[in-house]
Amino acid sequence: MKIILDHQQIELVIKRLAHQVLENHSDSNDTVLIGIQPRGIFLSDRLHQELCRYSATPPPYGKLDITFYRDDIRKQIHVPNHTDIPFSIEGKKVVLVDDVLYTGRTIRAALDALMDFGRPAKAELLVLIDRRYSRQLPIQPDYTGKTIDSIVSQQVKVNWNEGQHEVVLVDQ
Ligand SMILES: O=P(O)(O)OC[C@H]1O[C@H](OP(=O)(O)OP(=O)(O)O)[C@H](O)[C@@H]1O
Ligand SMILES: O=c1cc[nH]c(=O)[nH]1
Repeated sequence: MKIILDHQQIELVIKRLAHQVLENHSDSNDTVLIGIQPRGIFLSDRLHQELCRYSATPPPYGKLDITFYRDDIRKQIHVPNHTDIPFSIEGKKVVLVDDVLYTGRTIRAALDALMDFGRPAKAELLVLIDRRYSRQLPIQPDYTGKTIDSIVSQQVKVNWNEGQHEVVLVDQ
């Protein structure tokens, strides 16, 4: 097992990502933040907290469940989560948030699920960890906490323990 990011590094990265989002979205009336259930929510919650700290007008924040849009829905049992998007995304710039980007299939599903809520002006992707060279679809992040090289037999685990977050790379 190898530690990729420790607690302090994760906190620094989240602050940096929040600043990058604010830098690119100076008019937060046009922007919305949407975390992908289930594991993107720990990151999107923290990111939203930081956006609220640094901006007097932070973007509206919602949560998106992608379960029924997954391409393996007929192959595996998945327990659905809830979607909570109490605002319109029509014509907005959406920042999607997830913890890990690997094959890109989760984000493909998220984009499909998102379109049920309207036609955004733009959708961007923010991830804590980008496992580059692992993509099975043409999807790339706009904001990245850390890019890593890894092999198929490895897995990235993001642990959001109170006061002790960490990202580790484990050999399966
Ligand atoms: O780019 P992808 O290959 O879609 O992987 C990324 C997804 O994997 C994890 O979810 P989860 O543990 O639910 O994994 P799974 O989507 O592979 O089941 C993670 O929270 C991302 O949402
Ligand atoms: O390594 C990986 C790949 C997909 N999803 C994860 O959470 N970790």
